[in-house]
Amino acid sequence: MVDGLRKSYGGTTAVNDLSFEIRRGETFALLGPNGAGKSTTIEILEGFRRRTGGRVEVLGTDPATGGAAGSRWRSRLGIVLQDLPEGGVYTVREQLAQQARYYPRPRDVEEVIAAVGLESKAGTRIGRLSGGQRRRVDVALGIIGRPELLFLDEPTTGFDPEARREFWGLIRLLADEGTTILLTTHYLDEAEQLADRVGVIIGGRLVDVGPVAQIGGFDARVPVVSWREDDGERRVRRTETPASLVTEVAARLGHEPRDLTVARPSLEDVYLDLVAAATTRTEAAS
Ligand SMILES: Nc1ncnc2c1ncn2[C@@H]1O[C@H](COP(=O)(O)OP(=O)(O)OP(=O)(O)O)[C@@H](O)[C@H]1O
Repeated sequence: MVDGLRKSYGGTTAVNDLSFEIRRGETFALLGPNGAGKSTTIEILEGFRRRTGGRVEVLGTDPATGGAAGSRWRSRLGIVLQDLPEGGVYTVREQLAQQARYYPRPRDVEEVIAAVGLESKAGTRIGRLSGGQRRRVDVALGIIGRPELLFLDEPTTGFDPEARREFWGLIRLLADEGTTILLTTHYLDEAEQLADRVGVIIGGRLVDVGPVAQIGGFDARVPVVSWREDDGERRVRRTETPASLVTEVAARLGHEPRDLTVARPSLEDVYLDLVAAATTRTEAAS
């Protein structure tokens, strides 16, 4: 639960009057452009940063007071930060076994290694892994403690497309087991695939929150039909009845419309519209 959260760094307000709630067992994605305040928010929820104002409760605890390292509260969280320290001298297996000791009910180390697809690298020093492989270790470290709530700050940056798909499968498994997940990502297809609900932060403010299909409002996902007229002019129409429109245009032209496309806007399209609208509002106000 986040209510009226505010965070300033000196004179800069990074997060401004943010309120949202994440329900137990849901996957929630926080979206927003670079510098929007996503990591600041997530790090406040993890107990790593102090807030300037507002109320925050995570698994029934205020992270500002319950967030000490080694606390029982912290052992219920899984954390994948945006930037983790370099791997160092331990192997993947050693690092995970070491981390597992901090938790009362850890997952099996070999099981986690397999879940993140690092079986062939289990005995390799983390410092020798590629960027994407190291990121998989980060994810493994985040889930080794069987967390009730998992924070994933841009977890798949550096993953190849296949690894990203495998990661989605892993997150779905965790969600099916009842894990609550808070995710930030710049991959809108990732949010669309994984999240039950998303929140969009722009300039430290929440501009929209809701189920993936409802972000941007009721009209945002209305299909878009585009085609080229005989004089070469490109036409674009939004309509709930695209088949009728295409039939009508084809009949009027007397042939197949040129360069015809019919598409339902994706979460990425809707998100980009939200960012553009917020930028226009900011420019108009200044
Ligand atoms: N330690 C800090 N000191 C001063 N300003 C900071 C600090 N950390 C973040 N900021 C500022 O706060 C704002 C929000 O940053 P934050 O890292 O939360 O954004 P983000 O949404 O996670 O961005 P990205 O998508 O690039 O990771 C930015 O303007 C950033 O410059």
